Amino acid sequence: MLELNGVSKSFGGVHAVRDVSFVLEQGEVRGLIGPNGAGKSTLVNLISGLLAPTAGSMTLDGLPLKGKSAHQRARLGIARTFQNLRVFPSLSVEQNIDVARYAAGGAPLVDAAIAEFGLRDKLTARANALSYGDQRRLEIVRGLALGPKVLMLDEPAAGMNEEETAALGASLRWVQREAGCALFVIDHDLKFIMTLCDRITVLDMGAVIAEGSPQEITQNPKVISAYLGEDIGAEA
Ligand SMILES: Nc1ncnc2c1ncn2[C@@H]1O[C@H](COP(=O)(O)OP(=O)(O)OP(=O)(O)O)[C@@H](O)[C@H]1O
Repeated sequence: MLELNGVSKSFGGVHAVRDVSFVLEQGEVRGLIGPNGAGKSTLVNLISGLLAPTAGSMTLDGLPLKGKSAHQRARLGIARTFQNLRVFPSLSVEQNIDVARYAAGGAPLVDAAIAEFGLRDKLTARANALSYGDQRRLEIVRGLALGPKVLMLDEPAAGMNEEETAALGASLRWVQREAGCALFVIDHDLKFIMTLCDRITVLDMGAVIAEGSPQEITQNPKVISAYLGEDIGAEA
């Protein structure tokens, strides 16, 4: 349903994303991994409309995304969270969620998501009084409140301990089951990605070097060499 065809982005002489093509199916949980500077955040920024590609095209359910702003894409069903948190700091948890909920005309699953992500007792707290993990979970619930077709998560497990990361993985599986939206997840925690995702796309120097199941990815020689020095098999 989300299709990328030959998408590229250059910043001056830096080819951040090179000729990327793939299809993200409805309800799929897809991981996006790659070494630092591989182009992961740039790719998410291109899909969400914060950046315009230098070349290539994208469609959502067959509808071309070219020329559509980030705001319009959010309305069409492309939601995201950010590597650097972007909650409204002085609004309460509930107000943060409501901003998205009303923009989307009300998403039925939001109350259940609030409970699933452990925010029910924190609805009146100011967002900037929350722990880092809770702010990350709030961003996810806010994304879900848009009723998305695709929810892109930029490093959702960053700063979380092992226990929190495992709980996050279980909650994201809940999202996939209940909301039926596709998840597109960037993270440096390979164990988290390998356990969570059905399929994984690997970027290196802007280009897709591999795509497949977690098992295929850990055995792929190109991936192993891109992650030289890291035992990705042992992480899975
Ligand atoms: N606005 C920009 N202007 C110039 N260069 C940029 C810009 N944004 C990204 N880049 C460059 O594009 C390349 C890809 O960066 P990007 O942040 O997408 O990688 P990443 O895989 O998300 O990295 P990380 O894992 O460290 O977050 C890098 O070389 C980066 O320096």
